[in-house]
Amino acid sequence: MGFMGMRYLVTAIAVCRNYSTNGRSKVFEKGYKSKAKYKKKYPRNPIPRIKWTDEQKKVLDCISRGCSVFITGSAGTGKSVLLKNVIHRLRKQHGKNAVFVTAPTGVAACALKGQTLHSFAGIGYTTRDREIMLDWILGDRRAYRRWIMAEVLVIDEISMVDADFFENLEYISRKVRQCDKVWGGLKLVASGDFFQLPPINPQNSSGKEFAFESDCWDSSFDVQIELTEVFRQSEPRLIKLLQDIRKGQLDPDDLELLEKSCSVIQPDPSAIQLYPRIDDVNRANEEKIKALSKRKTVYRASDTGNDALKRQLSKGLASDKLVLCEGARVMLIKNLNVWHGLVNGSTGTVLRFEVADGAAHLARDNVLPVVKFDSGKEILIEPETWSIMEGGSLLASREQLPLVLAWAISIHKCQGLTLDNIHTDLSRAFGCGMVYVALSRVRKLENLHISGFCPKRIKAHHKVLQFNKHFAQEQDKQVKDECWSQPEKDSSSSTHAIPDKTTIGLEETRHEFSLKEFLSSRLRGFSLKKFLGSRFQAK
Ligand SMILES: Nc1ncnc2c1ncn2[C@@H]1O[C@H](COP(=O)(O)OP(=O)(O)OP(=O)(O)O)[C@@H](O)[C@H]1O
Repeated sequence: MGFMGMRYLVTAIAVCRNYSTNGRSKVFEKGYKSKAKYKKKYPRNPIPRIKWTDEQKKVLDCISRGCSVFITGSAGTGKSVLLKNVIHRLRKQHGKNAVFVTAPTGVAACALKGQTLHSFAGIGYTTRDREIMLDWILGDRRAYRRWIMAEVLVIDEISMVDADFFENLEYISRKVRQCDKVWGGLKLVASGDFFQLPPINPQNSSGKEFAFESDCWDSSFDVQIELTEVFRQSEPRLIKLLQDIRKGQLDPDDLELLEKSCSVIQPDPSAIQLYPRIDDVNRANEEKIKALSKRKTVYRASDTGNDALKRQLSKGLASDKLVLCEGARVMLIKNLNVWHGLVNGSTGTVLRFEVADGAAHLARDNVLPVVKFDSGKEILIEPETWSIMEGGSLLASREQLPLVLAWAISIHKCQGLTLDNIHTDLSRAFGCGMVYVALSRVRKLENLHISGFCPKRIKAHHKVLQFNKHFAQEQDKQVKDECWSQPEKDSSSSTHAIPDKTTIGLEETRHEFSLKEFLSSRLRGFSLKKFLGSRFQAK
């Protein structure tokens, strides 16, 4: 083919791509004649690089040294962003099948493509007796395998894990792995802020509520690090207000700011209503959508996986049934394009529906909504997939539009989100941390509107305050702890079921590994070279 022929071919391929009926291409065509023009205006570099702070670097450093780490910090200090990076690094370091990512709630677990802590552990909610739990796991081949295969257990939103459950899991890990070291030698990476939402139904028989009260808390971590730089907000007076609310204390300046936020009589209709209780959320959304006398389109989620995992998926953010119509206020529940601000929490309005391939299995009408986001961007929303992964394998998935109705959402579901503009009715707020979670979602004070406020609803738990005080005193000491000089815990105390040590020599270096470590790594498909590589990296 000559030069001209080649040019025609290239042009023909480009035309086909730009004008294909594929939904994704249409996204780029809105307002742009071609994908190329769109790309020129919005260069496709979807993930802005984050420059880690020294504190965040410390966490990454400890992870690469093989430490067990607890990451804490107030809302918006970058715990979630950092944790995603930590997971990525851990998977490179230990192999995908040895890193298990969990959270106590479906919403938090789905946000990390992980599973709930109960689902990982292989236990139901019906018993709190650790021996019964242990029997279940020993009788469940898959659950047993998970505990044996795991080298690292990641737990996000640790503030919602209760003390007894945390202790029971540590005990189970030791027993199943037949190793007397804390967590049976399993490394733990936990993240969360105890000033945010507490455990939902803590068992009170022992008098303990929070995970930090469990006997094994301190021994579970080599390092406990607090992130102190807030990124979500930049206004110093808002940061101060939120820090004070976090600790349950208000001064006259804080009250003055709060009063201003309460003074708006007619709040901006684009603001999301945050309610403490789910019945208020459902009522508000139903009333609003009914009031729009437009044709409704129903999208039903399409799931794979067993019933228990499907239940977890339906507790996540993606709805079982999503009813939309023109004019509906919606919120994105997945990052579509970080670079263009189309992220988890972005709000907009459904403009119209377009017939599109790939919608028939979700909606009878075979149409997809075009949403105009508050930032001005207008895009066709296509189905997205939420997965539950176990190591490298897919356990379950849900396909649904990445939208929820956004006239109202619950404070429990918004933990972890950044929201552009909120109006929160705090008249039915209950428990500790709830007001703090609600108010800390916004970036700017001007976008915070409050009603039903009463200072007595601002509560921080006295145990959390005590823990925080102790933590601040200990932190410096812990950072300097032996982890920095001796990254691996002393392996001489190991009491593996197969205690024989195998010494594997490579060139002039000799390292000691337990036979069990080696065999379990082979089980995960590691070659000898990869196994040795990962061990040297950890050392
Ligand atoms: N080092 C950094 N530099 C710039 N921005 C950052 C940095 N770390 C985090 N961020 C940004 O800060 C914002 C808040 O981060 P993130 O949601 O991870 O906070 P969080 O601590 O998990 O909050 P919450 O406790 O409310 O869930 C995000 O927009 C994130 O991109």
